[in-house]
Amino acid sequence: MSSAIINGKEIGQEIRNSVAERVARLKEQGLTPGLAVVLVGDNQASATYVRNKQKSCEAIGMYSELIKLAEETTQEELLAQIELLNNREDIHGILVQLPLPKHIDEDTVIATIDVEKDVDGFSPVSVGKMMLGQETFLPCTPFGVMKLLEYSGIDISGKHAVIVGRSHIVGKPMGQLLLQKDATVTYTHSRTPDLPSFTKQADLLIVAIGRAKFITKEHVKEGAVVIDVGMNRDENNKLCGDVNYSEVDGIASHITPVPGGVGPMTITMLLFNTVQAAENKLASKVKQ
Ligand SMILES: Nc1nc2c(c(=O)[nH]1)N[C@@H](CN(C=O)c1ccc(C(=O)N[C@@H](CCC(=O)O)C(=O)O)cc1)CN2
Ligand SMILES: [Mg+2]
Repeated sequence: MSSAIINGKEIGQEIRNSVAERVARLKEQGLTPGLAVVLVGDNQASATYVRNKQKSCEAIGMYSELIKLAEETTQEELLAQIELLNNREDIHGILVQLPLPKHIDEDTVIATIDVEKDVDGFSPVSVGKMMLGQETFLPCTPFGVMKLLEYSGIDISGKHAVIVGRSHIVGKPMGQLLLQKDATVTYTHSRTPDLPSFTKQADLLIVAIGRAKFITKEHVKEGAVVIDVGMNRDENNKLCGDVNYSEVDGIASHITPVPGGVGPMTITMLLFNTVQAAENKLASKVKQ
């Protein structure tokens, strides 16, 4: 029997509909949520993601503004742009599309974003708050995975979650969010010896290693839930994940496809965080 497909497009759309209702309520109160997207350089994939982010904002009635800067932009110029956005009343969320050109230090740039507008949840303060379980913006991709599990009725408490990959934006925060829901979490990565001995123990296997079709049937326990965060091109230039879908299909109880699984949730949760930022702003105005 085939594994049940966790459909990120459908779940994402359901969440976007509820975010659209929150946008409409804010507009009735005279506030239009605004997102600023900063794109530096000529990375084609980044340009596509940014376009999709803007289109998605418009589709639910949010304001979005693209700040497009040349590849040669200096770090100081970029930091100055972010300071301007930090001080704007009509902008509630700011994101800097990654990766940045090599001559710019990503950590310094991200740390400059006002934490109240950090809708990517990447700044050190946001990450620290997340680690402490305090209210903050959660990074969109792992937050999206949590929503996929919730909407699919998958219990996390007491489960063994194995994460493959340890990036700042996916692997590391993913483990923390699952830990907060009482999973037992194991982190694995490219230097983990005998990877299948770990992944085979997973009730919940989250893969974000960035290698096409890397996880095969040897890595997966019967009945595991498999979440594929990867996005790669295969030998025929076709989009594929980090999981060899056709091999794992039928072994896993549930699986996310690529495309159409985790990917659409990243932008959905960005919209979710941006409307939250605008609601927070309104609440703080009312208090004053
Ligand atoms: N500032 C940020 N930069 C980057 C982030 C991020 O969350 N914030 N994540 C990635 C890129 N990314 C969003 O920026 C992103 C990647 C993929 C998708 C997506 O919807 N994928 C689709 C397939 C798309 C296609 O057909 O090419 C899917 O999986 O179904 C959305 C957003 C790095 N940079
Ligand atoms: Mg750099």
